Amino acid sequence: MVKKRKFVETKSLKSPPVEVVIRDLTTHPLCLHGPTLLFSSEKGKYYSCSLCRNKKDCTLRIEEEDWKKESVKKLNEKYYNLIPKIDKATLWSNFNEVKTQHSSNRAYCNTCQELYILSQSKKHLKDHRVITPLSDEQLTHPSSWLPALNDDSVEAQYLFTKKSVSTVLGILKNNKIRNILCIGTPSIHEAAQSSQDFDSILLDFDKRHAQFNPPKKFLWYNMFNNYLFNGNTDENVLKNFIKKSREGGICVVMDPPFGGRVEPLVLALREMSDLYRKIFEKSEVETIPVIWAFPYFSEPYITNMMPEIKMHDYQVEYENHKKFHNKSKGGRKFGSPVRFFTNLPLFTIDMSNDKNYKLCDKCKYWVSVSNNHCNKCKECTSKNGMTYKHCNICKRCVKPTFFHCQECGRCCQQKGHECNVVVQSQSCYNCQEKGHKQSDCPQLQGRNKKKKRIQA
Ligand SMILES: C[S@@+](CC[C@H](N)C(=O)[O-])C[C@H]1O[C@@H](n2cnc3c(N)ncnc32)[C@H](O)[C@@H]1O
Ligand SMILES: [Zn+2]
Ligand SMILES: [Zn+2]
Ligand SMILES: [Zn+2]
Ligand SMILES: [Zn+2]
Ligand SMILES: [Zn+2]
Ligand SMILES: [Zn+2]
Repeated sequence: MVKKRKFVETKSLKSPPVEVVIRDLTTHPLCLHGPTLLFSSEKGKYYSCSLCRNKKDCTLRIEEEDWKKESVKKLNEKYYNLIPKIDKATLWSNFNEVKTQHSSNRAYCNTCQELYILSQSKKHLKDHRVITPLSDEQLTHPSSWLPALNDDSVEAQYLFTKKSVSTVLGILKNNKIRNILCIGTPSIHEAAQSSQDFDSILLDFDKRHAQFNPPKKFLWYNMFNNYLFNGNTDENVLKNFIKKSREGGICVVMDPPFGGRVEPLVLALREMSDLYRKIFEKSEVETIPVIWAFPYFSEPYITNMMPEIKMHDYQVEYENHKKFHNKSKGGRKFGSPVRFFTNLPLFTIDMSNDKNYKLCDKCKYWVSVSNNHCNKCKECTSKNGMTYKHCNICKRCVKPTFFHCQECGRCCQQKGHECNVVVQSQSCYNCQEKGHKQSDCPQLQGRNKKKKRIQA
């Protein structure tokens, strides 16, 4: 007799799954953050903000059916004029004026988000948070002292440690790449700008960077809809930067907010790749070189949509994220969950001077010392920093906290295991549906790579 499975509600599953429909966004309604995304839920399809994960921050929502109405389209046209732009030339000339001053006369008001000459402005009142003096080094490395915007539902700014920055630059050097398209990676941009070996351009939603960069070095950008706020002017800057990389190669280095959805990021990478191919007349299949920092548990989503991208075992460390520090510094027990996903050869991520890594002579790239090469799976199987063990019945490696349950006929999390209970939060990695795992996902049987569901 086949036993019926019970489903257990868990607190961690906040809302039913919502799917992002991946397609060209140019015909979509606009909000203040550029073109919206089309979401599909059990209740139907609707357009909503690409950027604000907390819908209170951007309330626009248009049902798919309503978008066919002329009156709704007309109403949405106002956004053409409402979407903000920045006057980068003025900001840059302000920067140069401030720079002529002695460091003690340079100031940044965090309340007004403004760089200014201390002796020339009275508008920054006592209760404003003013940062002064500002050294030359600080002017060229604003991300090291600008207060981080830690709103996890918008910017989610977490900075790489110096070691992570130098690991990225090392990978690029090993690949003989000199030009970096920094998407949401100001610390890589700043390191590249002060190095002889690299050139870079920063694409970020944090427009404070426009106050510290020449107009051609910072593009105000939303990576969730691949939208440049300053329009054609900045599109040309981007094209010219890519064109210039004919000599010295190019790589996207991107570090999106961790709660961000994979589908729109993949779409942005595909559109970037289209541009790259058009400029260099490359083959249809070629994806722009990329190093993408993202949590290891996103691996199934990323590699399903972009099989050319592989996850490396290096644990990316962050300065201001307690949990994402190295374990030796009292962070998360098994280190940072963030990894690099890349289409560059994995062996070019050289960890030879870090004792936390070893060279796997079978995989032929550096892996965490705690990762074991499984001769049955034919790979170093750990994803999360623990040493995985092979289950001969499931024919795969599993976390050490799993055991093979005869009753359930598969490996299950040991803690709190109840036979034949499928915990909702442990539902399929790919489609979030209850009752099956990713390996049995019906969506992946007939692999529709363009349209996927991911965690809500
Ligand atoms: C997790 S932090 C990465 C910072 C990086 N580790 C560094 O050290 O330079 C996320 C970055 O993406 C930017 N960001 C957040 N949402 C964005 C969006 N929708 N489009 C572009 N950039 C965004 C943030 O301002 C921030 O710089
Ligand atoms: Zn919006
Ligand atoms: Zn002020
Ligand atoms: Zn191996
Ligand atoms: Zn194995
Ligand atoms: Zn098993
Ligand atoms: Zn069981």
